[in-house]
Amino acid sequence: MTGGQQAPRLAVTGVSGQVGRAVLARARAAGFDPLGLTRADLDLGDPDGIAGRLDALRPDLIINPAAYTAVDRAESEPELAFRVNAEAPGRLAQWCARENVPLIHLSTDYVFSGEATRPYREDDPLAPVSVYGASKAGGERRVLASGAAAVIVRTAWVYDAEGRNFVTTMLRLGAGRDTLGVVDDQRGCPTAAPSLACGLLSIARQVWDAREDEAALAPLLGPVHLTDAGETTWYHFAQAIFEAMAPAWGRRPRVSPLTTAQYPTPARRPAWSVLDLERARARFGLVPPSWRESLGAVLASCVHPAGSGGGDAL
Ligand SMILES: NC(=O)C1=CN([C@@H]2O[C@H](COP(=O)(O)OP(=O)(O)OC[C@H]3O[C@@H](n4cnc5c(N)ncnc54)[C@H](OP(=O)(O)O)[C@@H]3O)[C@@H](O)[C@H]2O)C=CC1
Ligand SMILES: Cc1cn([C@H]2C[C@H](O)[C@@H](COP(=O)(O)OP(=O)(O)O[C@H]3O[C@@H](C)C(=O)[C@@H](O)[C@H]3O)O2)c(=O)[nH]c1=O
Ligand SMILES: [Mg+2]
Repeated sequence: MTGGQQAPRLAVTGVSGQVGRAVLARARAAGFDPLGLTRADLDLGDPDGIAGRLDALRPDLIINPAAYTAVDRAESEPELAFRVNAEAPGRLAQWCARENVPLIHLSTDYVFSGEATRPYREDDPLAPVSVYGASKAGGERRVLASGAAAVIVRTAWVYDAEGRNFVTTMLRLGAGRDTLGVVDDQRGCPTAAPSLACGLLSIARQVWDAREDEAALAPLLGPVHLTDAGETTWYHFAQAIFEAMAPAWGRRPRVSPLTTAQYPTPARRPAWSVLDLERARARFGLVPPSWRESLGAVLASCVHPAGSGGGDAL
C-alpha cells in the first residue's frame, strides 16, 4: 500500500453464494484486504458461536450476504430461516457494535407486502407476506437495534451467470423446452450480482472512510435500496433472457404470460417490489446500470466465458 496505510480487513460472508462471491472477487481492487467466509468459517445456523468466531477472525468491517434464501422451502422450515436470517445477523451486529466494526447487511424487496403503487422507499412499513420475507425483516430490526454502525442494503431479484437464480433456471429450462409459462403479474427489478457488488464495495469504502467522524458517518447509516435500474415482470425478464440467447442457441423458446394463480408456489411473493433508488444516489452517489444492460453483460459471459477465446461455449 502507498502512504503506509494498511488496507482494512474486510470479512465477506456467504462467499459460496452469488453476492458474496461477486463481492469477494472485487474486494482487493476496491482497496480492501479480503477475508472470504464460508459456512465452515462462520455458521449462521449457530448464533451462539458467532461472537467467538469473530473474536478469532478480527475483521475491520463486514459485508454480510450470507442468508437462508430458499423462498419456498422457508415456508416449511421457518425456525431455521429465522435463526439464519434474523437471530444470527442480530448477534453479528451486536459483536460489531461492541467492537466498533462497521457492518453492511443485505436484505430484500420481499420485506414489503407488494401492495404499493409507486417504488418502495426505505422508510415504508415492512409487511412481509412470506416466511423468508418475515425472517429478513426480523434481521433488519435486530441489526438496527444493535447500535452497530450498519447499512442495510435492500436489493432484489439477484442473478449471475452461475448459482441458483432465475436466469440460470431459465437457461436450464429453455435449453430443454420449446415453451414455458412465466408469471407476468409480479413487478420488480432484476439485479446482476456484479453491479450490486460494485455498489456494496463503494458503500463499504464510504462508511470506512467516515468511521471516525460521527457527523459524516451517521447520515450514511440505516436502510438503503440498491438494485439495477428500471422495472419489469418475471415474464418479460424471461423473454429478454431468451432474446439475448437466441443467436448462440439458434432457437428461441416461446414464453407465455401467466398469472400468479396459474403458477402456484408454497410462498407468496409481492406483486410489486420495485425499489426507489434515490437514497442510494443522494447518499452514496450510486447510479446503477439498467437491468437490460447488466443482463447483456452477464449473458455475454455465459456465451463467451473468460478464457474460452470467445468460442461458442454454449
Ligand atoms: N438471491 C436474490 O434474489 C436476493 C437476495 N437477497 C439477499 O442478498 C443476500 C445474498 O443473496 P445471494 O448471494 O443471492 O444468496 P445465495 O443463496 O446465492 O447464497 C447464500 C449464501 O449464504 C450462505 N449460507 C446459507 N446458510 C448459511 C449458514 N447457516 N451459515 C453460513 N452461511 C450460510 C450460503 O452458503 P452454503 O453454500 O454453504 O449454503 C451461501 O454462501 C442474502 O442476504 C439475500 O437475502 C436480496 C434480494 C434478492
Ligand atoms: C421457474 C419458474 C418460476 N416462475 C415464477 C415463480 C416466481 O413467482 C418467479 C420467480 O421465481 P424464483 O423462484 O426464481 O424467484 P424467488 O426465489 O422468488 O426470487 C427471490 O429470491 C429471494 C432470495 C429474494 O430476496 C427476492 O428478491 C427474489 O429474487 O417466477 C414461473 O412463473 N415460471 C417458471 O418456470
Ligand atoms: Mg428461488
